[in-house]
Amino acid sequence: MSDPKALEPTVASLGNEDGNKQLDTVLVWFRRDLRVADNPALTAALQAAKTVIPVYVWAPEEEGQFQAGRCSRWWIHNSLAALEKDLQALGSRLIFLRASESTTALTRLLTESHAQALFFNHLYDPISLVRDNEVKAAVADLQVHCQSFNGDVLYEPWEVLSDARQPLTSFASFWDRCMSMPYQPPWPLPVPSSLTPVPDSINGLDLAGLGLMSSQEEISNDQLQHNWTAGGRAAHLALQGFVLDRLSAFDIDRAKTDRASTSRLSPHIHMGEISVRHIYFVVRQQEHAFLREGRARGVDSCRQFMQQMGYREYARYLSFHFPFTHERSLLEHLCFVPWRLDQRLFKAWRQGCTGFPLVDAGMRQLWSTGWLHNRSRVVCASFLVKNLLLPWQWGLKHYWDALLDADLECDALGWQYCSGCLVDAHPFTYLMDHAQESERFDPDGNYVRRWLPVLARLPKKWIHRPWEAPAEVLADADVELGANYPAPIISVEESYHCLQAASRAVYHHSDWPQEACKVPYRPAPFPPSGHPSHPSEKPGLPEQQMRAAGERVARQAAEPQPDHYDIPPQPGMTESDEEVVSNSCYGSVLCGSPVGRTQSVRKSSASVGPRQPDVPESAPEQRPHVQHSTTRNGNGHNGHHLDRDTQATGPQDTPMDGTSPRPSKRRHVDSNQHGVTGSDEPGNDAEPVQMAINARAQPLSRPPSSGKEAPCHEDSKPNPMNGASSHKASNTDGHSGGNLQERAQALLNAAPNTGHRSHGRLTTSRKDAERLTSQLERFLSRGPLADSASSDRGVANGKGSQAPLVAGCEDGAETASLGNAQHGNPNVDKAPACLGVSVG
Ligand SMILES: Cc1cc2nc3c(=O)[nH]c(=O)nc-3n(C[C@H](O)[C@H](O)[C@H](O)COP(=O)(O)OP(=O)(O)OC[C@H]3O[C@@H](n4cnc5c(N)ncnc54)[C@H](O)[C@@H]3O)c2cc1C
Repeated sequence: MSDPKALEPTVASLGNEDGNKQLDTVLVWFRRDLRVADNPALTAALQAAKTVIPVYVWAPEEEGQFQAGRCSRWWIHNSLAALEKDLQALGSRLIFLRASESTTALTRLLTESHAQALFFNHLYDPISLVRDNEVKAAVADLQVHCQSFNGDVLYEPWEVLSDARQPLTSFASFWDRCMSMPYQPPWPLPVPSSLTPVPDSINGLDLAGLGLMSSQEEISNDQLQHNWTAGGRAAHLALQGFVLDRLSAFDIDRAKTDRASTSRLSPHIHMGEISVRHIYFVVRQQEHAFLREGRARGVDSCRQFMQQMGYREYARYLSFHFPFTHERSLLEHLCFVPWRLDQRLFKAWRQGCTGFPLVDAGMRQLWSTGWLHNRSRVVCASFLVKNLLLPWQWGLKHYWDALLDADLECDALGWQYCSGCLVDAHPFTYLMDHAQESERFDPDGNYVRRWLPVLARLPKKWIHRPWEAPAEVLADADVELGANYPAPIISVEESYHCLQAASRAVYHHSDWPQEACKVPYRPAPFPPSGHPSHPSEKPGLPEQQMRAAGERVARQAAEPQPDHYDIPPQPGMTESDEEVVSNSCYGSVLCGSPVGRTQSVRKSSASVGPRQPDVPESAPEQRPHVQHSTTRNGNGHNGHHLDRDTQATGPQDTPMDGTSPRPSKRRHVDSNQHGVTGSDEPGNDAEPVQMAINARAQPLSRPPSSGKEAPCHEDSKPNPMNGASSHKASNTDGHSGGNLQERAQALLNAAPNTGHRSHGRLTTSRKDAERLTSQLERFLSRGPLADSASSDRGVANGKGSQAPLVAGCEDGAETASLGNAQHGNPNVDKAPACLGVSVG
């Protein structure tokens, strides 16, 4: 056996293709690189060793709360099956191991196989960064060589830096830099011609033994089977089909949700079945072909598509340099958002029962298929954060659990983007007009009809805003708002006011680090060392950088976190759950126990409700007014000034939305990041926080008001978003209304952890008020939601019944085509009975 210490940490020195191999046996650890083509770790192992042992370790416990959901597991299972076949075709086989810790499993296999080296490709999420460091340390203890390679991104995160050698903090600057690097990404490596057989003495489980799929999930997975084929071959075919059919029109079509407009490569890319370098070179070649043919649109489309791939690169880049992106706002002051923490609203969102057709269609598609068009992801995410004011981390976790392509870095980037937590995203105060979005991206309503068959007979004029449809139109289409399709659970006005109040609370928070807006992201604790002219000229640099990143994450996780980094507790979390279900992925990985960083999440915040943010004592006008700087979006267009001037035209969409960069009429909450400049509605400026509280405290049947007339009880310590305090306010506002309302209020208040009355939206007319009252009457007469306690632990938490949130969700509603909605992941709620409210 060679002395591993004598080995240089470069592939070249470990052997060459002429058969001059220095090592006998090398393990190749497959993770999210399930391919044989362009797999740097596999190729390096082949060059270095006579025998290569491919191994896959399934250790979901290591991922803490980010264990793969049902759809993800289905994909991994099938992807592994495809890889197994590919390896068998090359003369090898894949060793499957099931363990609670990868380190233990790998060190055991290294010892058993007498392997002299372990090779794998880099991953950049914080869990992997830390785990990979542990593996390297454990392997070094065995006197075995360990080396990792770039198989996941075009350029390593430490290669793309500003002139000052700092990480870049906007997508535009990052992508500009990538596209003007002095060297191209490495050319994809070929498929090996053959592999040596794995010795018979080395054995693992068979694929089924990993337990990735359970028999209960078979029916749910049927639909996945019909729509998707996992594996390297399928990935290459999908790319080919996309390049031939759809790439040339990608620049315009990609925004359309009502047809297959994008590549749908994300699950393939996520599991590394096809390499990004391969995609890059195929698309570049196509771009040159379009150039030669003078097809400008084709050229634009290729660039747009590469830019989409660039977002994925950027997600990894951010995760590497700022390894808390999945749990903490990158714009630090947004850690102070006083989230609403209303589990019933969260439930309505998850079930697609919000009353906003585009959102509901998206959420039902997600439940049913595990996949969503980027535009729908943005729309649904933005509704959760901006309209419902629920913490984006909840949404991230739900997407994570439900998506087929669940990818921590991309998921975090998407949610941070939708929540305004990035410098080049729409600001936090930006409210989307969902009905208008719907008309724009689904002009004929086909997407909505597909996923909400109950609305199928509505004319396209009303399908995006059924609540505005005349009664006879609704009757003709058999739509009964509040019965077979929910009325909006929140009005745009209420969302607007609450968002306004929340942004004021954020910007006036006493603990707010004043620099947080100016220096948007926390500077990297230690800057990456030098910019290599080319990675291969600095052997060992990748190892150093990855190790340093892992150590940085571990150090940060061990540091006590400021209070304002508290993560809103997951819905349904009891105090004892909290010990197990950490909101931080650091929990299980970094601190060696499932509690981990959860200890820094205060008990009170987890079990009682949100922290009480300070509501500003002083009038906003007294605060210094600082003009929010202009940002640039990913397309190089100027972003939005949060002042009155831009409200007229609305902001430019950014490409991350999946939209064309043209202005849309959307609504801005009229506050800038430090003060308030104005409002659409006269008189809103004076007492915004108060106004939002009042709006929520109004009795349900009262006519609309400017919100100023019902001052909140002084003792209530008003926090507009806080369940406890708004509850208190509503009890003391002196406008408790009639019996029905009292009963409704009592019912709603009885629900755990709630403070928002889902039906307590700002009414705009007497008619509205009457409709609302009759909805309340109807659900009061029907009693508690059938599925509240048993099937949705996120809401009822097993603590008894509660009032139905959405009138269309009552027990007994016929179910439509969502039979596949059950997720097997223990982290995911069971498919709610009322998913099938669509009784067309
Ligand atoms: C809230 C939210 C959550 C998201 N969660 C995920 C996730 O868990 N996993 C995931 O792969 N993508 C995620 N995305 C990004 C994006 O929605 C999907 O990658 C895209 O819809 C996949 O469809 P496609 O393969 O047809 O994309 P295409 O438009 O054909 O793009 C090609 C590839 O580029 C990458 N890409 C495209 N858009 C983005 C983007 N905005 N951010 C990062 N990468 C991108 C993907 O790898 C994609 O497969 C999320 C976006 C949002 C707004």
